[in-house]
Amino acid sequence: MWRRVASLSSLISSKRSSTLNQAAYSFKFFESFTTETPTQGKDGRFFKGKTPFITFVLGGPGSGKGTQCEKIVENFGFTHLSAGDLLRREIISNTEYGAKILDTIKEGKIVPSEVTVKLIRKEMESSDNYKFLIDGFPRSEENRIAFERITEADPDIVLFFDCPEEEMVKRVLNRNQGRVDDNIDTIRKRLKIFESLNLPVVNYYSKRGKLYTINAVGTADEIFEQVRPVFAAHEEFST
Ligand SMILES: Nc1ncnc2c1ncn2[C@@H]1O[C@H](COP(=O)(O)OP(=O)(O)OP(=O)(O)O)[C@@H](O)[C@H]1O
Ligand SMILES: Nc1ccn([C@H]2C[C@H](O)[C@@H](COP(=O)(O)O)O2)c(=O)n1
Ligand SMILES: [Mg+2]
Repeated sequence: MWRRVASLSSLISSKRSSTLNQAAYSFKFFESFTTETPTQGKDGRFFKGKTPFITFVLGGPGSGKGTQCEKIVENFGFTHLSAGDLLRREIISNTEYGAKILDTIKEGKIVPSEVTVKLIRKEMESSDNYKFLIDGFPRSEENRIAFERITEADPDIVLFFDCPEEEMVKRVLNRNQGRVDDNIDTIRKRLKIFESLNLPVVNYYSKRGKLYTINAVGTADEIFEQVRPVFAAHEEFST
């Protein structure tokens, strides 16, 4: 597994232009977005006196993040925050940034971090829970750094669903939920962005000893049996 991540991440330099394009794109689109100052201290004062327990859930498009998050919620009482779902909700609600978010998602690109972090933080602050699964985030080093800066929080656990590309493509094309990005052209773009921007984040947390790599091939139940021990090790999460 480690060899696979290393070899995929070696692709990153050859994908440098895609990274630079994404950065320029983000800057142009959301130039006017105001910078947030940190409001949530490490003492977790927005979480009814409890320090938040944060799990980032990473993996390529269709690797099964959402499916496994549902099982973690049922078994361990977490609150599931899918960055993609929060962004799609902005599109449906036709908010200030809805149209730009829609264009970005159609293109398989990443929405500027300030927007996504603000949505995640709002959900965390209004929740009664202190255990969060943040699914599909951080998608890039820029996402990660913005989250640290704006929330002053760090993940306790990072799950990475490792899935072969052909399996991810098959699953996404069979998903049938009417998502604008579930078509072969956008999937190809999302896979490129995943390799160039998301794998560096995976490597970052691996080096810090926070990464749990899950083999995402098999039935959803089989995969969950790899996930379960990660949370079962924390007695307080038994519901
Ligand atoms: N282990 C599995 N085997 C076969 N199909 C699966 C498995 N896990 C999930 N699926 C199906 O694959 C599709 C994608 O799964 P899911 O939505 O959980 O992926 P995701 O990682 O959240 O994708 P995205 O990043 O695009 O949101 C869904 O239709 C889901 O029902
Ligand atoms: N951190 C994120 C998460 C998601 N997006 C956008 C771009 C993705 O292709 C799309 C769908 O996300 P998913 O439901 O597949 O997790 O949402 C983003 O820009 N930044
Ligand atoms: Mg999902």
